[in-house]
Amino acid sequence: MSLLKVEQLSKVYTNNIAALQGVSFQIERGEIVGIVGESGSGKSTLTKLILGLESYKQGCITFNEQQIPPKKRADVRAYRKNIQMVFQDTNSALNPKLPIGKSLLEPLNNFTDFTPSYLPPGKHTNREKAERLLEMVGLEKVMVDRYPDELSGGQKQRVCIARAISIEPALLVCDEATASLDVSVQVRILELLKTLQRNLQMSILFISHDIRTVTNLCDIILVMKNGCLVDHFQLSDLYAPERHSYTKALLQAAML
Ligand SMILES: Nc1ncnc2c1ncn2[C@@H]1O[C@H](COP(=O)(O)OP(=O)(O)OP(=O)(O)O)[C@@H](O)[C@H]1O
Repeated sequence: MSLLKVEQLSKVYTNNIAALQGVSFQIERGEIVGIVGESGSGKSTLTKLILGLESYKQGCITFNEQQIPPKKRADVRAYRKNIQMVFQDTNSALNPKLPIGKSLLEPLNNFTDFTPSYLPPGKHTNREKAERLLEMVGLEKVMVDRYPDELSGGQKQRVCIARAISIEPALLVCDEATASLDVSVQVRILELLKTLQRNLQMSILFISHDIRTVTNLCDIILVMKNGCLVDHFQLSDLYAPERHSYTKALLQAAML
């Protein structure tokens, strides 16, 4: 049983732009899947459909064997605990007026009957929970009382990752999550995602315009162009002769 199954998904916006055309793929439990494509290829549209933020008329998205409703903003509570997001723009993701400790605990406070496996048995104060989450993403406990503008871009992204994994989602969707970070910080964030994926046994859908980043992290790679999925392969087949000409062009442009 696949965790996420996207079947023949198409999306035409009201301006008649076909942002997705018959896209099909699936993600199994524990897999790290990357989607790479240039600007306008339909990556954000696909993310929005998976999150139930945009409507769709053709195709089907199933998560944990439940259909993600085709109408936007339908009742998504049933599956939203299990799909969490990390975005590129950490500044709009974190409330500047809230200390990190408070921002971190927002999802956990929405799911009060959920007991995270990363906390030892017993009762925990909010500070203890936040400190444990900071530790899991390699940040010091003192960050609990800091505000977003006192953190670097990489530290803010770690906080966003900690918040997203706090409720142990089955799927973490990262949309250009490392795009605005320095290359050395990007590498460390990718390492963190690999460690968290192993420790928490979650799946990751990593969306990026950068094939270099995707090949650093993902086991399975999907290539999008003009709303279509043009290639789909295991990382070990990255240089196989049957790669699509567009994949080869992306590799060449990235000097890989
Ligand atoms: N709300 C919208 N209304 C109309 N057209 C849209 C809308 N959102 C996206 N599009 C169009 O759909 C196509 C795919 O856009 P999308 O944002 O999904 O691509 P993308 O690969 O995420 O690009 P980027 O990396 O630049 O964000 C583009 O042609 C875009 O102009």
